[in-house]
Amino acid sequence: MSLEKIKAGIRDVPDFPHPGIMFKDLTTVFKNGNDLQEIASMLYDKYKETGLTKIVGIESRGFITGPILAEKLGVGFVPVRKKGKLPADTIEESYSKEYGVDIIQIHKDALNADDVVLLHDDLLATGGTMKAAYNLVKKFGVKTVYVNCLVELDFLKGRDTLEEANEVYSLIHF
Ligand SMILES: O=P(O)(O)OC[C@H]1O[C@H](OP(=O)(O)OP(=O)(O)O)[C@H](O)[C@@H]1O
Ligand SMILES: Nc1ncnc2[nH]cnc12
Repeated sequence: MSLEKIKAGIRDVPDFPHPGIMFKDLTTVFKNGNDLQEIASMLYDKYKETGLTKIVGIESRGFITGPILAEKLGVGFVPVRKKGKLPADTIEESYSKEYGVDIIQIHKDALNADDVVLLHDDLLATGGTMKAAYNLVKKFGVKTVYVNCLVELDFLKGRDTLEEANEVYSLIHF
């Protein structure tokens, strides 16, 4: 029920950042404390029994709810950042997304083979970003990778790129 309310609160911004893109703006949800608590609590219930050891959040919007959930679960938070932002040695992947191309990086010492990882972002569109992040995480030899987004744009079929993941779970679908 409250997920429907949260969904209704997401702002559509036409033609951002490029003509033809309907941007799903979650700042209208994040500014509401009750909505933020509701999201954190639903994700906590979903992942509390999975044995997660790390949440890997994707810059920049995965840095909003990722650390909130990490704190609630008592696990670590690892940033995946756009190229040139992380200070120590990194590995990287290039990718295409709904509105452009990019390169993401993760620190070489961020994870190890014993980690159980939740890859987290605000939104799954074509899946280009999440698949690139998945490829990075797999390079550490981790056995389990869960994928979570707050919002999934079903018509772009991003989850089809993530069939190898243990599970792809989104709270809200358009
Ligand atoms: O599924 P895809 O087609 O790859 O698109 C999804 C990605 O696009 C957005 O990030 P963006 O690159 O705009 O970066 P930002 O969060 O820093 O604004 C969004 O937060 C996802 O990370
Ligand atoms: N339509 C969209 N709205 C918000 N973020 C996005 N990232 C990729 N496509 C997006």
